[in-house]
Amino acid sequence: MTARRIFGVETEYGITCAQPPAAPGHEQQVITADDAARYLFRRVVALGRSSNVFLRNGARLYLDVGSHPEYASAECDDVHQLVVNDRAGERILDEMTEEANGLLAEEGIAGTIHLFKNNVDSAGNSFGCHENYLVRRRRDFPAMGEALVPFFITRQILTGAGHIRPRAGGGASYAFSQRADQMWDAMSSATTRSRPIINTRDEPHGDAELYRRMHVIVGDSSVAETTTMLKVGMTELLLAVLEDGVKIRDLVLAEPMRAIREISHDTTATVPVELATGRRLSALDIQEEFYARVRGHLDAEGRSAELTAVQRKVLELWERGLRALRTQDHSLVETELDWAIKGRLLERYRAKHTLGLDDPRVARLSLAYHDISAVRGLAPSLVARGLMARITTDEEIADAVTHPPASTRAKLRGDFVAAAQERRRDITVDWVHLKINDAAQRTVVLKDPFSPVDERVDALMAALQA
Ligand SMILES: Nc1ncnc2c1ncn2[C@@H]1O[C@H](COP(=O)(O)OP(=O)(O)OP(=O)(O)O)[C@@H](O)[C@H]1O
Ligand SMILES: [Mg+2]
Repeated sequence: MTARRIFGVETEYGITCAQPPAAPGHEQQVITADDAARYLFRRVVALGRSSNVFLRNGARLYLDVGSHPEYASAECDDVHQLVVNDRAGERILDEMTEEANGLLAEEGIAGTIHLFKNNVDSAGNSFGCHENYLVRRRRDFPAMGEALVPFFITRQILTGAGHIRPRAGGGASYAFSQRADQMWDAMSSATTRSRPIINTRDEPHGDAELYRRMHVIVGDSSVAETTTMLKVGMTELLLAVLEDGVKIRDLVLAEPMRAIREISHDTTATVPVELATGRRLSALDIQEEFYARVRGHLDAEGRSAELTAVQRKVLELWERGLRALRTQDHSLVETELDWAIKGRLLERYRAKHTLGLDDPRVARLSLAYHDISAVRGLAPSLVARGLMARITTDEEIADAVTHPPASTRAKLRGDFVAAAQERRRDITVDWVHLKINDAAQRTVVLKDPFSPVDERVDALMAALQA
């Protein structure tokens, strides 16, 4: 075990409505992405008058005006639990999509709404998958940033979702990450260039004297459970090592924002980038360093034997992913890492039909990889054919759709929301507050994200059920 840590993942989904061409002489109602999102949230809004709600599983579901549906998982304290909760979010949104498609059909509108767990739409707009990690305030966070920025910039060679990138002069090439190019755009105008990759939010959603919430916006959304597991798990282990006081300062990049793009575009992962020290190392070299230092510290402290099963899986996949790149034998991770799973799928399809990477049919297949639909998406059939690994069960996911993680503050919130729904009581909830909207306006502030029990909440629940 490493020190307990809270984490949660926010996923923004891409949304579109595919419509057949209108029959000659017939008008057809066009469903824009905004319209589709409104159909998606119609029942949520009808139930709670708002498109920003907390669910009985502790998560937050919301839609900002004219933007992407977002699901923010409840607070988790274990990587396996987080993967389950992230998948539960997909199921919830998939059910909402099916319902919205039913509404379209009822209204006689031809079209099918699709939700994509990816990071860029057909118009080139980018949307995110943000990771949140609780960090202890007493640690020197800026110093940790010296390790974290190069870590996040190079992590994409393992956890990138794979991206078909149009080339300027025509054609296309495969890149590790969908998000890397967008980060450049988002950041080239910012003054502190590395800041937007990770930041500590003003709202730690907890006791501000003890904790910070590290907000990471640089990652790709992950489809394969094993990729989500690695993305969050390797970060958790690095944070544990840094919080132990280990300093990693010699891997600072000379130009992080340039490196993030170059690394994404170099699928050999071996082209060097420049470090602040003047040394030149590849993304693969840098990740091997991070792996060796994390592993080395845990071994030296005698802690490796105490790691949880999922933490051991994370270390094993981290090492194997690096070996796959070093040996250029992608078969080592071809069922576990998104860029490899998707890359292989696209290669097979192209070979069979003799298509270029820039062919629209290849783009459609690539998009279908991210479609969260249980019927239209590719993931279920890839799993069934042994081409995509899983670490969760359908039962675990079904349970997490309606039940909060039992070991964190999410338990208090989820149970409170469930009780209010059953009693039809009006409440207001956010990450730290639980409030009954009646004359007494009773409110409880939950500053400890680790605690699943609280006597004040017991009293509040009693008041709710009275
Ligand atoms: N103390 C905490 N430390 C780390 N993560 C937390 C903590 N409390 C909550 N979280 C996680 O942080 C995420 C917050 O999601 P939310 O979308 O509300 O984020 P935000 O960044 O505050 O808001 P917005 O997306 O509106 O900018 C959730 O996934 C939640 O589980
Ligand atoms: Mg958010």
